[in-house]
Amino acid sequence: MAAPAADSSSGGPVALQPAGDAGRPPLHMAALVLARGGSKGIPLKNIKLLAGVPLIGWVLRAALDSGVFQSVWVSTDHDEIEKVAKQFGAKVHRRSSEVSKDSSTSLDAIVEFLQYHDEVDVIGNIQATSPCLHPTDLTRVAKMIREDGFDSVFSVVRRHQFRWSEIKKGVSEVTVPQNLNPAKRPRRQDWDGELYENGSFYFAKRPLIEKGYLQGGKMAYYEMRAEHSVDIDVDIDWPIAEQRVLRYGYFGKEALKEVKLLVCTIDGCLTTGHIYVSGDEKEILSYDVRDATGIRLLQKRGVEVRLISERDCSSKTLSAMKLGCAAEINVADKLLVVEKWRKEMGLCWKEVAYLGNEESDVECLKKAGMSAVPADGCPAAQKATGYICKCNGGRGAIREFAEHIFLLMEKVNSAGKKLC
Ligand SMILES: CC(=O)N[C@H]1[C@H]([C@H](O)[C@H](O)CO)O[C@](OP(=O)(O)OC[C@H]2O[C@@H](n3ccc(N)nc3=O)[C@H](O)[C@@H]2O)(C(=O)O)C[C@@H]1O
Repeated sequence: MAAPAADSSSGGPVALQPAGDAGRPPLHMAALVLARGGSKGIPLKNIKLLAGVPLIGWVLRAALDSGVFQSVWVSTDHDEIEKVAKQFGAKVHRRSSEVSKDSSTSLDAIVEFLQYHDEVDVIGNIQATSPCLHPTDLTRVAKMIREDGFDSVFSVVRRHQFRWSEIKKGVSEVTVPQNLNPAKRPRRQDWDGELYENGSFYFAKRPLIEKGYLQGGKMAYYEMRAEHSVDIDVDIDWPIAEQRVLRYGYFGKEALKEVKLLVCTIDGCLTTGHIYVSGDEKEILSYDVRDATGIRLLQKRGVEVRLISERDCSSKTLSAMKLGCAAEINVADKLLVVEKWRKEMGLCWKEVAYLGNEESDVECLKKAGMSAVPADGCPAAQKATGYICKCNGGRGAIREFAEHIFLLMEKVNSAGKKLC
């Protein structure tokens, strides 16, 4: 995967001492995700949900699970970002406004971080704008720094793109090819392509950074797989990144299992939570046909769907919905009921998916192999889940979660994973 580039002593900007004498304590390698509150395009981009996960969450998960960092940090100037960073298990450096401006560079923010953290020898600056990062990428780069003695390593991707010079009025009126011979245009398979910095990460040792460089000394690149190389630069990159991350992103240490049971809370998930009450005390609930379709699709693929509610809910009303789902109502402890169902069906928790929106759903959301909360679910529920829907409860959240489950199940199947 990784291939070393030329040593910069033959033309690079900085030459450093060789690293790592035996007997020296191991280098303290800190992951540092820069996440300022302001952003040029998308507001609060760094914590905007990408496929149900705050943007910084994707890379923090990979950094923490890689196990190669002595510490994992988010440098931010914003309270909300601080909260999200801590939820994911990162430490937070509250940075000054000086390095949080539109004009501030990453290097400015990294240098400031180092001024407050004497213990850190190596910075792995991981950019949240490349959310398809995997722990294995970080493990390999850490080895290049610790064992192979590189002072800096950054990520690149291979592209097969023909470059042409720019036409500038009064300077150059015609274009000329930059990396091809038009008389002999190579086919993709006959050309190795070129390496482009893709912005996923920049690892560098402290002395180099203190000299004002993120790249230098004994330098190498790390070539990322093209499908993992995603860079959210402008707004239109967002939906593409979302599709990419769903297919190729890192979803955590736990291996996914095929889902066999989806449990869905009735009020606020299947329904909007609004109840119309008539003078004769009859209740009218409404649900979305998109959600009924989602349930039918799940059932077709062999996923049993069951409904659960803390409240009383007429069995006649439920059967009138014609969803073909067993339901349990007046439930004081949802976890107990789902445990009972799970055991009856001989399933492990990883084979259970759960859609809930309330405090009473939190335990089940945490235990389920896949979980989701509608966009209008309560904050405690949102904190406990791996996927926050774009749709509200009773307005397509089940259909959306069903699609998410199908996508992840494709991943399970293509990885050839066995059931428990
Ligand atoms: C290491 C580095 O030089 N990173 C720069 C990268 C890099 O050159 C490209 O990704 C390469 O493809 O480009 C920029 O990238 P961008 O502005 O998207 O920033 C990448 C991530 O870093 C956060 N950031 C950046 C600078 C700063 N002072 N504080 C920050 O918190 C952003 O919020 C975002 O999450 C650019 O496009 O202008 C600016 C970045 O500073």
